Amino acid sequence: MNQVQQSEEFPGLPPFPDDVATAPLLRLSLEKLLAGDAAEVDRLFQASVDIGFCYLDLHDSASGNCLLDDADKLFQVGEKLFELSLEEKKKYDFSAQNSYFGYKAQGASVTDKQGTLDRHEFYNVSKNDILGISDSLPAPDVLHQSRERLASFMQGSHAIVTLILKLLNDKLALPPDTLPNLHRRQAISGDQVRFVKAPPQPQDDRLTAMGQHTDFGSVTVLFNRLGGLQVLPPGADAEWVYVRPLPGHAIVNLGDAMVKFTNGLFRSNIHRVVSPPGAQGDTTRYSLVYFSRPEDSVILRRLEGSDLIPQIEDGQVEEEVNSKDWIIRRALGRRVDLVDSIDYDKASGTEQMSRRIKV
Ligand SMILES: O=C(O)CCC(=O)C(=O)O
Ligand SMILES: [Fe+2]
Repeated sequence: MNQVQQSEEFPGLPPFPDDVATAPLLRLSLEKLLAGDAAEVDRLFQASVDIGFCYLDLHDSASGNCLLDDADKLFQVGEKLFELSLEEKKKYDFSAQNSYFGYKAQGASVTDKQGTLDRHEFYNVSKNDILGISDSLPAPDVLHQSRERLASFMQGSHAIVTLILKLLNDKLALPPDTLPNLHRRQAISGDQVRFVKAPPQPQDDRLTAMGQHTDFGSVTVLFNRLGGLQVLPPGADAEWVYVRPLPGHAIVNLGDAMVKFTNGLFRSNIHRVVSPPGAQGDTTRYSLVYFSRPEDSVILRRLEGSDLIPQIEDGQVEEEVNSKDWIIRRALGRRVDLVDSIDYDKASGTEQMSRRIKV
C-alpha cells in the first residue's frame, strides 16, 4: 500500500485523535479511475451503493495535483473572505431574492426540529458566474481577485464529477453519457463552490455546527483539514462516526439527485458537522466544497434505460420537481430570516431512504 508513505497529518494543525470512531471509507485512486481500472471502478460503484461516501486520492495524477494546489490557495482565500466584517459579508446574502448563491451568516439556519441555530458561516460562489455562463453577482474584492483560481478549481472539480458520472453511468449500463449530459459544464445549474468556517466552540457548550442533512445535488467534492464531519451509517442502530480528513485526498459523496435518478440504488449518506474532536476542538475549522447539481431544468426522477435501477413500485409516487426548485426548497427552507414558521420536514431530502430502515 503506497498510502503508508503519505503523511496522515496536516502540518500546523493539531492531530486528529486516534481514539474516536471513524468511518471505514474506501480510498479510491483518481489515477486508476482515469485509466478505467476495472477493479477501481467496481469499488466506486460499491461505495455508491453501500455508503455514498469515499476518499479520492488526488496525489497520484497530474490533474489531481492541480486540484490540490487550487484547493490550498482557496483555503487561504476563504480565511481572508471570512475576516471581512459581518456588515460587509451580509451585503452578499441574496437569499431574500430566492437565490442560494452568496453569504449565509452564523445562526441563520436551524439544525434540528427544535429550532437550534447553526454555528457556522458559509459563502456559495456560483459556477455560472465564474465560468461566464451567467451575469456576475456582486462579490467582495477578495473573491473578484480570485476568479481565475475559482475557475480553475471549478473546472478541475467538474472534471472529476464528470468522470465519476461517466463511470457510474457505464456500470449501470445506461445509454452512453446519460448522466454526464444532465450535468454539462456550460449549462445553467446550481453548481457552486462553498467556503465554510466554523469557529471553536466553548468547551462547555458544544453543539452541532451544521445540522444533519443529505447533500441536495449529484456529486460533492469536499476538502477537509480538521475533523468534525460525521456520517451516520445505514441501519436503525447506527451511531455517528467521524470522517478522518486525509492530506492529498478529497472526500467525495453522492447527493439526493443520484438517489432519485437510481430510485434508491445509490445512497446519499446523512452527515453533519460537529466540533472537531480532541485537541482540534480549539481550532477554527475551514472547509472547501464543490457541489455539482443537475442542470436547473432537469426533473429529479428515475432514469430509464438500466435494468439495475429498481422499478417504481406500485403506490410509489415520484414528485415532479426540477433541480433548481429542489435545491431552493431544501436550501432556504430552514433559514430563520426567510421563513416565519419553519416546516423542518418540508425542507428534507432523501434522508429517510438513506437510513435504509425497513418499515
Ligand atoms: O464542512 C464539511 O466538512 C461538510 C460541509 C457540508 O456537509 C455541506 O456544506 O453540505
Ligand atoms: Fe453536506
